[in-house]
This record gives sequence, structure tokens and C-alpha cells, in this order.
Amino acid sequence: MLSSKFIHAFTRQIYHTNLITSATFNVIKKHNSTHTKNDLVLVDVNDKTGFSIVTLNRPPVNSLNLELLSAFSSVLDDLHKNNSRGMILTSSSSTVFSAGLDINELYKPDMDRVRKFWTSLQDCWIKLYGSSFPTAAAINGHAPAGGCLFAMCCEYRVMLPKYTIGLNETQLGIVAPTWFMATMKNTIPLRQAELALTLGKMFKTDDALKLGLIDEIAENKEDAIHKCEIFLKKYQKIPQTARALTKQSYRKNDIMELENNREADLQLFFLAISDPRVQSSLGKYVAFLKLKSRMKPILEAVKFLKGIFKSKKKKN
Ligand SMILES: CC/C=C\C/C=C\C/C=C\CC/C=C/CC(=O)SCCNC(=O)CCNC(=O)[C@H](O)C(C)(C)COP(=O)(O)OP(=O)(O)OC[C@H]1O[C@@H](n2cnc3c(N)ncnc32)[C@H](O)[C@@H]1OP(=O)(O)O
Repeated sequence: MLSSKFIHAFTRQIYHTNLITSATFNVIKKHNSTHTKNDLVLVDVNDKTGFSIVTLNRPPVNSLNLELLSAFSSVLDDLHKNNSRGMILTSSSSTVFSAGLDINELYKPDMDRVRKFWTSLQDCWIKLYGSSFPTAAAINGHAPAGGCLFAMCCEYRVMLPKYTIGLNETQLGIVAPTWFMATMKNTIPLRQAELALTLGKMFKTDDALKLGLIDEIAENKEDAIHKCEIFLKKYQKIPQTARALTKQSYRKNDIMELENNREADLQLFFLAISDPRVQSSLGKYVAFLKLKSRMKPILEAVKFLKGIFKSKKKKN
């Protein structure tokens, strides 16, 4: 058995960044309750298992703006403080896990706000990727870019059929930050990660499974959460400190790289979004998304009419 003295020394040595603030693991105070962080992030603690279902709740597409990131960061702090037994990350939308970063934060940004925004994103990544508690994602909808990032930060991913997931940044004319890339490299084979990143490829559920970007496919959200619970339960017999330190050792280099270069990363981000070509790409993308959204009723009407014509043809 490792002595608690050794664990403290080991923890201090590698985690001077405060990833683990205490190596003492108390049993979580179980309570059947739902907490909210400005309603943007809902937390539901399961009384029996001690697992928390954390639901991103920013309609319509859970795009990650400053407020949502701040709320999520604070939830991650709470889970850490309460020595959570495990977290399942999901979405309140029926079709979108998260649309990634809110493009409106990047397009023609207010510099003071965008600094807080990027810092919050860094905080969330460090806390989620390096969490001492085990994590799983119930991906109940599309997960592009930042949505894929948060899913990949979790140790296990269960996804519903017929959605898409991936880091699509190059398609938008932007470069995924190195820590986004590191998270993908930690998830799928190196060569596949390079191809996926350079192509900005979005994978359909089936292809994501073949690639190892997700671990399982579920029939519906309830099934996805159930499968995540089965995964988390596997850790119930593993001593918590050993599990947490192993996970954090595994991910330590990626986390240190950002921890030691947070300001440089912020400056690189400022440089990238100040580039007129990047702003032009983002402007076109915002316009495209808005147009697509407005065209939806027309496209649905066309689809409906096509269906009627097809069934009439069959009858004839
Ligand atoms: C050398 C090194 C250099 C640099 C490194 C450092 C820094 C680099 C700089 C920046 C890096 C920044 C990294 C960014 C990562 C990201 O996360 S970028 C975001 C990428 N996200 C996407 O591409 C997803 C876009 N959305 C969609 O594809 C679809 O919306 C989605 C499939 C998610 C859902 O489809 P659907 O259900 O049909 O919904 P709609 O498309 O109709 O959308 C509904 C409304 O939501 C708005 N919306 C959608 N996505 C976003 C978004 N990401 N941000 C803001 N708003 C969004 C959409 O406009 C609709 O709104 P409306 O109805 O028009 O009001």
C-alpha cells in the first residue's frame, strides 16, 4: 500500500498545478438533488451511485460562450471539492451535444470579454481533461469542434446513431490549438488524428466507432447514460487515489504544456482571431449558419413534398 505521505509527495511533485488539491478521498455526501449554474449547466447527483449527470443547457445548440464555460468550470470545481464518484456529460438538446465554441465570441470580439472567454475555455479543459474523478460522455447529438473536445476529454464516449463528431477547425479556416490536437492524439491513433485534423473531418457515429473516437453506440439518451454508468461502475473496485494519479500521469504532459504556456496560448489566440482572413472566414460562417437555419422550414417542406411524390409514384 502506498503511504499517504508518499501520495502527498507524489501529488505535489507532478501536480503543483493543483490538479489534485487533496489526496484524501472522502465519501461523497450523497443527496438526491439537482443543482443549476444559472440554468446553463444542470447537475443531477444519483443518490445510489454517487455519479453526477452534468447537462449542458444552452439552447438551441449549446454553443460554448463565456457564461456557459464559466458555469461549467464552476461545476467541475464543485465535483472535485465534493470528491465526485464520477461524471456523465450530456446535453439537454435532442439533436446537439454541443456546437462547439460560440462563433459570436470569436467574430468581431470585444477584447476584454474574449480574454475571459479563452481563459475560461483553458480552465474548463484543464479541469475536465485532468479531473481526479472518472468521466464519460453521453453524446446525444452532433459534437463538432469544442463539442468534440469536451467529449474527448472524458475517458469514455457513448454516442447516438446518425450524428457527427470531429474537430472541423481547418474547414473554417482556423487552426485547432495544440491542446485540442493533443486531446485527439490521446484518443485515436496518431496517423488518423493527423488526417482528421488536417481535413477538419466530421465523422458519422458508425465511422467514429470504427476509428475509436467513440467507444459505444447507444439507442437513445437513456441507454447512453446507462452505458456510461456501466463504464463508471468499473472503477468502484479500483482504489480512487491510484486511479486518479494514473489518469493524471497519463495526461500530465499535455496539461503541463498548457499550464506553462497559458499566456502564450492566449496571445496566439488573439493573433489568430485578429487576422483579417480569419475574421472574414468567421463572418462568412456566421452568415452561412444563419442562412441554413432560416432555410430549414423550406428544406423540410421540400423533403415533405418529395416524400408525397415518391409515395404517389409507387401507387401508380
Ligand atoms: C498557428 C497556430 C494558430 C492558432 C491557434 C490558436 C487559436 C486559433 C483560433 C481559434 C481557434 C478557435 C477554435 C474553435 C473551435 C470551435 O469550437 S469553433 C465552432 C465550430 N462549430 C461548428 O462548426 C458547428 C456549427 N454548427 C453546426 O454545424 C450546426 O449548427 C449543428 C450541426 C451543431 C446543429 O445543426 P441544427 O440543429 O440544424 O441547428 P442550426 O444549424 O439551425 O443552428 C441553430 C442556431 O444556432 C446557431 N449556431 C449554430 N452553431 C453555432 C455556433 N458554433 N456558434 C454560434 N451560433 C451557432 C445558428 O446560427 C442558428 O442560429 P439562428 O437560428 O440563426 O439564430
